[in-house]
Amino acid sequence: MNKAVSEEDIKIKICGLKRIDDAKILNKYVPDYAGFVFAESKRKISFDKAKAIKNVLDETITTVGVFVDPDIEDIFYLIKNDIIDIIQLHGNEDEEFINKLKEFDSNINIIKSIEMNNGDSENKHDDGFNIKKTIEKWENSNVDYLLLDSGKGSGKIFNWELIGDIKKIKKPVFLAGGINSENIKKASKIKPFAFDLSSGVEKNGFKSSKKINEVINNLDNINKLNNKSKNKESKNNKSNINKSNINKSINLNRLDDVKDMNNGRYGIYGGQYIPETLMNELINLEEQYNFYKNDPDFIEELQNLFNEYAGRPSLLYFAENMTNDIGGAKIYLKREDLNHTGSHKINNVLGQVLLAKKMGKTRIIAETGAGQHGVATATGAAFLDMECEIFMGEEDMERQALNVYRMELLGAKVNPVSSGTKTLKDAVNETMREWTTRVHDTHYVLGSVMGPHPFPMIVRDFQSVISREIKEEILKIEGKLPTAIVACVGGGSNAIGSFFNFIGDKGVRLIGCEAGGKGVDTEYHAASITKGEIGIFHGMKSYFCQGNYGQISPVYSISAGLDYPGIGPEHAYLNDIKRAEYVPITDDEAVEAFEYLAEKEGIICAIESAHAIAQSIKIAKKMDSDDIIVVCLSGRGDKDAESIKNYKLAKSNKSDKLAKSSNSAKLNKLGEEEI
Ligand SMILES: O=C(O)c1ccccc1NCC(=O)[C@H](O)[C@H](O)COP(=O)(O)O
Repeated sequence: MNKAVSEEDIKIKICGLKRIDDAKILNKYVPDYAGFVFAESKRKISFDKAKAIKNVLDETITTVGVFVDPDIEDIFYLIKNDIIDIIQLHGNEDEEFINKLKEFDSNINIIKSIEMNNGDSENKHDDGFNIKKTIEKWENSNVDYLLLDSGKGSGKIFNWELIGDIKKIKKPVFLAGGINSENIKKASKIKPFAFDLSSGVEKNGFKSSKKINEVINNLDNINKLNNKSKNKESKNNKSNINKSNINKSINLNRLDDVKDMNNGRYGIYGGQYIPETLMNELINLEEQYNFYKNDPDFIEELQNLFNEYAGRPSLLYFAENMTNDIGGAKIYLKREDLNHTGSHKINNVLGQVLLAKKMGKTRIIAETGAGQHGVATATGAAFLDMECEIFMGEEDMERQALNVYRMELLGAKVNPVSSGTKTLKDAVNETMREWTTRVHDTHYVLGSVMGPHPFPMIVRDFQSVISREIKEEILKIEGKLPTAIVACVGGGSNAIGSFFNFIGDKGVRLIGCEAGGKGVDTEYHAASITKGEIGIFHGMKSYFCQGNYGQISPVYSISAGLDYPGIGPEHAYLNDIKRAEYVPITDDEAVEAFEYLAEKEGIICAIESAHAIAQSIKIAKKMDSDDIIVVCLSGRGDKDAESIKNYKLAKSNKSDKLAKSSNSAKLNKLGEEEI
């Protein structure tokens, strides 16, 4: 979400951070303030711990030190060492104390807490008169904000009527005491400057990602409603970027720009068109996923796997030679090819295998076409110690014998699929069938943003690390968002991963490159959006290449990775609402781009990714030098080198018989499945 933050928005403070994990949670949701409790309390933390948390915390979040009658030297220490930005006082600190703080640093802001019902003798307010006097005293003092609270992180609400008309209070007011996602809407009617929450966003004594997410979502909606006219989406991303907006858009659950992306439906697409026997397992999967995606331990474990095992973050590489050669926009490459196992596939695999393990499953199954998703799945299963079986069309097994060996080497059993055309779509059917027979101990690691809900959502979320990193990296390097993101599309997992965190940034063009094969006016392509029609297949409603009677057509692409007859439902929806553009790229254009990238940048990319390179070359020329294109280089191309050599040879000998029959075309397919 790329929300324009208004001065009039009600701010939010999350108090009582105790763990590094809490900082990581806050970084996802980016509240305005974060509080460290230094007073005696179950939430008390040491100065060192606060420093460590602050080091991890997003720097746009203002840190607040919370004290009860502290030693003033402690506060000086915390300010000098940049551990806290603001002071919050809950004890009997007097005006002399406040003045000393201001003398030390006149810019430091101070929040003074007023206990509205349960305070010590001086602050005991059983009647409105005493409250009024206390508020009067502090609004005429040197403090900057008042905090109206029921106690000290007590989790109890006080009688809000005691506040009276908040507009008459001369200082901005933080409202605290038992605020949570359920009562925040009602509390917002009081119109405080900020909400201050601790107990209401805790579970078992720790800050809960789920509760923080809910409360911040609710507050965003409240702010939007209160402040509609000032909260409009930025039309021009270059003029309206600030760091806090950007971080908020990272959050997977807050894409309220794309409202229809809910409950397994993306507009009319998606759904769960599956046999009843699988329904319970899909419901179970969705419930478990919704729990674990908010679980700090799961998030931390997955992040560690990404960083320590898969080699993330992947490089955002400035293709300077290409840029200079083409002229026009600057071209950056998101180097997913450098990940362990050589493609973006590992992002989804690690997420799903870890999830399966948490769900108590002991066995993993997956489909594969050319073998790349199979190899990635076998890798994840080996590393996380799970039994693994891969389903692969007989024809693909023959063409990709080396990948079959790789999977076996990694401990997986590879099952040949002899039905249908003995290729990828048949492998999906067979894996689905197998799953129905053994859901109790088995998880199906689907390889793309396709299939029945919740797979398109789960795979997208795990792949969205790509756009999260692109956003962070490009802002660091260029200080602005890109003009366009370009990615190849089969089923669409690398593309949705690259697009996801930019969907709310309307100024960023999102371009998916479909397999145009021998041309979309021939029979030999796999351009499901350009040429397909709405249908239902593999458990989802989307665009599919179909015959006159709705039968799924055989499709063709030089790249086996893009050779899938459909597209993920979220892409179908993004196409319909015109948020993303989908263009066909022919085999010849892709091969040319494959060679061009190798020559100019010394990078041999997957033939799938070369489709995106081809499109970036086309559009870069027409752009200005201050435009930026980021291309997702979804995989490495060693696997394709020999086949492309043969393809070229066949062409130059004018002996290319590929176009003559879909069968012979299939025999010449290359690469890695992207579906
Ligand atoms: O949270 C504590 O344990 C605490 C101890 C001593 C002084 C202040 C303390 N907390 C302050 C806060 O967490 C907030 O300002 C506010 O009280 C939160 O209230 P609630 O949401 O009811 O926990």
